[in-house]
Amino acid sequence: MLDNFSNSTPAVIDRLAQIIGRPVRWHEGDIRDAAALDKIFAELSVSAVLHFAGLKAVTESIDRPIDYFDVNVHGSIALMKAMQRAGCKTLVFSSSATVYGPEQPMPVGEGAPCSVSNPYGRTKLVVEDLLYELGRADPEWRIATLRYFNPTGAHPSGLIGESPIGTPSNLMPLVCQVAAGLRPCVQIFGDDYPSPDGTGVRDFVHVMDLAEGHVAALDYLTRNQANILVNLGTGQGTSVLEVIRTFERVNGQRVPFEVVARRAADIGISYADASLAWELLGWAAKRGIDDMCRDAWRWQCANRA
Ligand SMILES: O=c1ccn([C@@H]2O[C@H](COP(=O)(O)OP(=O)(O)O[C@H]3O[C@H](CO)[C@H](O)[C@H](O)[C@H]3O)[C@@H](O)[C@H]2O)c(=O)[nH]1
Repeated sequence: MLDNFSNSTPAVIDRLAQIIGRPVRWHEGDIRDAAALDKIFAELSVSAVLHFAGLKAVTESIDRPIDYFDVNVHGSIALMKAMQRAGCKTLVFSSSATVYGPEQPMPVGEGAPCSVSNPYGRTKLVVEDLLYELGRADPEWRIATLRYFNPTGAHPSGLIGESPIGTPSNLMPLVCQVAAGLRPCVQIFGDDYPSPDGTGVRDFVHVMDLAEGHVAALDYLTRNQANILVNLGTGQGTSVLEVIRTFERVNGQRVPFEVVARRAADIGISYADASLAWELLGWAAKRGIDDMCRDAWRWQCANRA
């Protein structure tokens, strides 16, 4: 179903630019532009919104809290208001496992207490709270809040992927850039965590699985007037060193690394209890870490930046 995305994405962006009368710059916070949103809702027959627009780097958010609250919170409010004006009340929202904070027993389920230590996570939690209240105030809203674990990989065509601005902060783009010779080595942030090899453990989930999770959530909302909150993860933890070793094996590339001190505010081990996604949405991740490494590298090779 998603295989044609690579062909249609540029056409969709061109069409949106045509409607709002200027280039689309979602990464600069276009989501706050009420007039642009109204034009889009007026022109297109929109029955539901998948809301991905937001800033997403934890470290950057500590230096730029105003921007993070402005784009992520103010932007989400602008979007919900525009949806309300247009009578469109079905929304899928991108949240993050970062809302669980440290010290949770793993796997972590949706009922675990939330605690956030950085502005990025706080913006996600604020919007989650708002959506909860919105659903209570107006039960016509159909809302799915999806807590992503660690999105990784790229479209298998090599045509859609992540293009980090400046130095990537996430592991896989860094691994790709090191393998491509653009950086000397990956710095592994700590090898003294309580994991089998001592390096941090995350629930890496293929972006194609995530995309299919959104389709499943949307499908659920078309059938149920509900306000749901669901983890999207594989339920499997993979260590940083395992990612590097897997990448080397499946792609036949060397990835030099060095172990350095832990990164401030990093949690050691994080992976999802993904059972609710299966129960409610019939969704479970189908792709593994081999696929993520292969597809991320294909994207890197096709876009050497
Ligand atoms: O150069 C690096 C980059 C990362 N890591 C390690 O790799 C793992 C993953 O780190 P990422 O930065 O890729 O991802 P995080 O788990 O820190 O954060 C990601 O997942 C969070 C949810 O858990 C939020 O959604 C956040 O926005 C998203 O970047 C961590 O153990 C980290 O210490 C390194 O060792 N070296």
